[in-house]
Amino acid sequence: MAENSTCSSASSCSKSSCEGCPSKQNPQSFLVDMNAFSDIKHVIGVVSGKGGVGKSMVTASLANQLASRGYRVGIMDADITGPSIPKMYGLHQRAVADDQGIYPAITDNDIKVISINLLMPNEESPVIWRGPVIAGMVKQFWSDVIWGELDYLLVDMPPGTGDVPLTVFQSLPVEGIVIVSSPQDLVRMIVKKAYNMAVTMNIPVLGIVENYSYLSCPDCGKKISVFGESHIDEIAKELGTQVLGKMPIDPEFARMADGSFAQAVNPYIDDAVMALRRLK
Ligand SMILES: Nc1ncnc2c1ncn2[C@@H]1O[C@H](COP(=O)(O)OP(=O)(O)OP(=O)(O)O)[C@@H](O)[C@H]1O
Repeated sequence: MAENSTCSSASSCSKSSCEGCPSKQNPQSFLVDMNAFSDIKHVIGVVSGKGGVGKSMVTASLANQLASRGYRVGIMDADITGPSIPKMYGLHQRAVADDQGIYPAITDNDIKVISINLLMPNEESPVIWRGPVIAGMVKQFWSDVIWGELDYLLVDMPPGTGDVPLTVFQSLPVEGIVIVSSPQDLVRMIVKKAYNMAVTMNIPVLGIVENYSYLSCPDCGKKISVFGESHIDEIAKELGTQVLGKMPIDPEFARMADGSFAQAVNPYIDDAVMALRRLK
């Protein structure tokens, strides 16, 4: 086919004149091949606009609920500089590797886990790496880890909209994300940043889980809004997405997150679990 005559300069291009033009370039795919010994049905990202909102807590709670229903589940701890998943499950051993790849650790409730903490000689050593090296590590968690057959791989992202979320969204076939937030003033802007990043990268947003929504008074049961009134319902409505759970501050969660999280049952995220189970 002859080159489109209207394509002589960039300023003469339009959507219609570019259709069918041999010079038209399709968007480049940055997807990385998964390990030859992995077969994963659904990859789900758990993200937050800022740190400390309970992203790892939600990731591990979702994993537990899915595993207890018989699904095969893995957690990729993509929070390279602040990994917390192994500690939550009391995993302190080193991951084993051979010519075929790296084998994830397995929790007491049969969830496969990979994290930088399972690869470091000492889990207290800090990771002092620049962004591209960290991003490369996350890609290796996909290409080099032998996940085997999984129904769900949950990716616990670092907070914010930086290098790692960008790498995960570009390199892995992420089917959807769950946004975790807290009921604070800044939340509207922060949730929207996380939401808009996903939309920009064509990743569906499954919904929002609010953490630290309230504290139940141990004496009278009254709900105390420690971080102020929640606006998450109206924010979700504005964004055209749904609230998938409101988790209270629960000292029992905090205790179990110190090594025995395999036994934790989080009854506040059933809608999030349903949203994942509905994926085809
Ligand atoms: N609902 C809750 N009730 C009690 N403690 C909680 C709750 N949610 C989270 N925590 C505790 O708060 C701390 C921070 O939670 P978590 O590590 O899940 O946050 P994060 O968003 O993943 O943090 P980071 O920014 O480091 O990625 C942890 O010690 C966790 O056990």
